[in-house]
Amino acid sequence: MTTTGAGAATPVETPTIYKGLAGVVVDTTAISKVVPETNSLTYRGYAVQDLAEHCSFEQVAYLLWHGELPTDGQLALFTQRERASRRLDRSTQSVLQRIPDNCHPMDVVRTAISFLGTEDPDEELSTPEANYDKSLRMFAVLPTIVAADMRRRRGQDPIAPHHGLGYAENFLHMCFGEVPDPVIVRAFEKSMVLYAEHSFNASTFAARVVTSTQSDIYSAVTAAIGALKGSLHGGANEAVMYDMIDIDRPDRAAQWLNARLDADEKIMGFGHRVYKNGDSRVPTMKKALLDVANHLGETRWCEIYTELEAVMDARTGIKPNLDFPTGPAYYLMGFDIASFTPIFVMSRITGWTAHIMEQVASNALIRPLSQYSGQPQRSLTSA
Ligand SMILES: CC(=O)SCCNC(=O)CCNC(=O)[C@H](O)C(C)(C)COP(=O)(O)OP(=O)(O)OC[C@H]1O[C@@H](n2cnc3c(N)ncnc32)[C@H](O)[C@@H]1OP(=O)(O)O
Ligand SMILES: O=C([O-])CC(=O)C(=O)O
Repeated sequence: MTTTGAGAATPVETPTIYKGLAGVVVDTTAISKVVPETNSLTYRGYAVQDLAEHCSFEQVAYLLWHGELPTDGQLALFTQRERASRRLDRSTQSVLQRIPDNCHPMDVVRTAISFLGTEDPDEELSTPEANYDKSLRMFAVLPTIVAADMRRRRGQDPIAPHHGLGYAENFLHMCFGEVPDPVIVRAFEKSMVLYAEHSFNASTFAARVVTSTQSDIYSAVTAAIGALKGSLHGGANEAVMYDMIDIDRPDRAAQWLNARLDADEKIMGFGHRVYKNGDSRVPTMKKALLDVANHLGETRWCEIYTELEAVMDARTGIKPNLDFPTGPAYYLMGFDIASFTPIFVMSRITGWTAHIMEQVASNALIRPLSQYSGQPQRSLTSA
């Protein structure tokens, strides 16, 4: 479009502005594909629903990083390395113990990753091998950090990683001192698979922006954690549960929701930048939530879920996103609400680092343009 600015001698191009980069395709990726029209999400070509049903989280992490599912031998080697890297060293432990426990647990996770970077003598090294090693280390140690922080806030001592347990069982054991029923373990593991990767979402894009300047992987992950913390992104899984607790009873849900919509408030856990007709991951996670609720005989949150979903759909047509079923599922599993988004980090570290490695392999500095909307140029002497 061409306009003539006031007083301008020549025509000025007015660029189209894509606020929030909505609808803008900024690069290619071979890691995952989101097709909102068909409600489909694939990781490296595999449907996420199939991966959640049939694969362990370790297999999915391997797939995201390597592009292929592991053979039995590759998986054995991979899990061996993961299990050997779970422990937190003393210096990281002592840094984390000094963080005030009234801060948000996402601040702890962000600080921990940043500190891991300071301890890595090869922090700046970004060869594929070095970045893979660092990714695997962050993947392995994050559950230890999240579980220890949750227990510290409860006044409990940390529980050391159990090398005989798989990823999901080990995390639950470090949180609660026991491995829960397989129904809970599988539901938790499915949430890990579903949260792992989602193309150019805000936190992944933040990681890619940092990587594009040739900064290090810890800096990129630290930025991604900061982006995920916000309630329009990963922070929504916590907000959903605080809202459900506020609602308290299914018969209060409709009135609660209508009052929020009348006040023009956003309802957490609903809506999505890409999916406009429902999030591809929700049916799988909703089923996992129902499995947990039925197993525990506690259906109140599912009833509130159903009410909110129906009233929201009738009034706005806006559907739940993945954070909506995951919030109550994590609550029923026994996690503290403030740890829900750090648990999301434990999963998304796989997607973030896959994208960081992809960005390194085919880098271009990410630097969009803006249209200036401030004061016209003026002279200091006339002020
Ligand atoms: C894993 C994840 O990160 S999933 C996302 C988690 N985030 C949330 O659940 C937070 C709540 N949801 C939202 O705020 C939004 O749906 C977002 C940020 C996720 C996506 O939003 P965008 O693509 O930018 O759409 P936008 O916010 O412009 O919404 C479009 C319209 O739908 C409305 N809308 C979208 N989501 C919601 C919602 N959750 N509650 C109420 N209205 C909503 C907006 O008010 C807007 O209406 P308008 O056109 O009349 O102004
Ligand atoms: O894709 C997005 O914008 C947000 C999301 O669902 C995710 O990161 O999983």
